[in-house]
Amino acid sequence: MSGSEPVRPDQGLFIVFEGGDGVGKSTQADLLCRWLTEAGVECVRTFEPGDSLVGTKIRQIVLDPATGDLAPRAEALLYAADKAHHLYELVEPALRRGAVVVCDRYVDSMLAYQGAGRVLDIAEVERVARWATGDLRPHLTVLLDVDPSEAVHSKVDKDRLEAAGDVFHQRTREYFLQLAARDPEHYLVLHARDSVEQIAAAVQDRVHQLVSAPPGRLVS
Ligand SMILES: Nc1ncnc2c1ncn2[C@@H]1O[C@H](COP(=O)(O)OP(=O)(O)OP(=O)(O)O)[C@@H](O)[C@H]1O
Ligand SMILES: Cc1cn([C@H]2C[C@H](O)[C@@H](COP(=O)(O)O)O2)c(=O)[nH]c1=O
Repeated sequence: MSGSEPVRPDQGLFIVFEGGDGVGKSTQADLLCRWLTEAGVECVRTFEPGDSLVGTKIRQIVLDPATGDLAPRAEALLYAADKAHHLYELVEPALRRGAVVVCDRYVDSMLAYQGAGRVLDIAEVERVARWATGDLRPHLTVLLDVDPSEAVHSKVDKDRLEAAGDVFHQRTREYFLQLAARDPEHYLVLHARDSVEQIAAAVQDRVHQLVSAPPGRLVS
């Protein structure tokens, strides 16, 4: 199958973890992937930005404090380029062979950070993000929510985005919550400071509903 053919909704399962910086997304993405793998399901654990050769370079530009001030539209286009290449190289091939793709951040991060955070027109940012991703949407987005003061501030060495300030991070949090409230069928919102085990169990419950009984066979 050529890389240009669209992914169909009945192929694989696409699960995304979203939320502010340092809320526990990587921890939960790892646990979910381990749980799926132990159940015999192929799981591809990935992240944005940066999980490709090109993406590594883009990640370095957008997150390195040495980049300094970057035009908000340029920042949005760099994140969009990372997404386009990430889908082309890793996510879409994995979904086509029926795998579960577990991704740490996706389009919602761009809407929340470049749209609500940088105060670009969110509808315009969304058009760019949807174009970059061929409008591929997750079957489920797990939003880990907590006040940014309980996560971002706990880090000493902040990257460019983490250092964007309290007001910026409050705006991103509120926008993530708005996205989830609009589409409860495709979102699971969990309190990010519940215990790691409690969160993992709630995620497994919801994902279990999406994964069919024989290991490796998926329904959407
Ligand atoms: N439920 C939790 N309660 C308290 N601490 C947690 C919880 N989950 C993860 N942590 C801790 O919070 C820190 C950040 O976790 P993690 O790297 O998973 O977050 P993240 O959202 O992926 O971060 P980033 O946005 O920086 O990539 C780690 O020290 C981790 O052990
Ligand atoms: C995908 C995506 C990410 N961001 C921001 C969010 C974070 O501050 C960093 C990524 O760092 P992490 O440690 O890997 O979470 O980038 C963004 O602004 N826009 C996006 O589309």
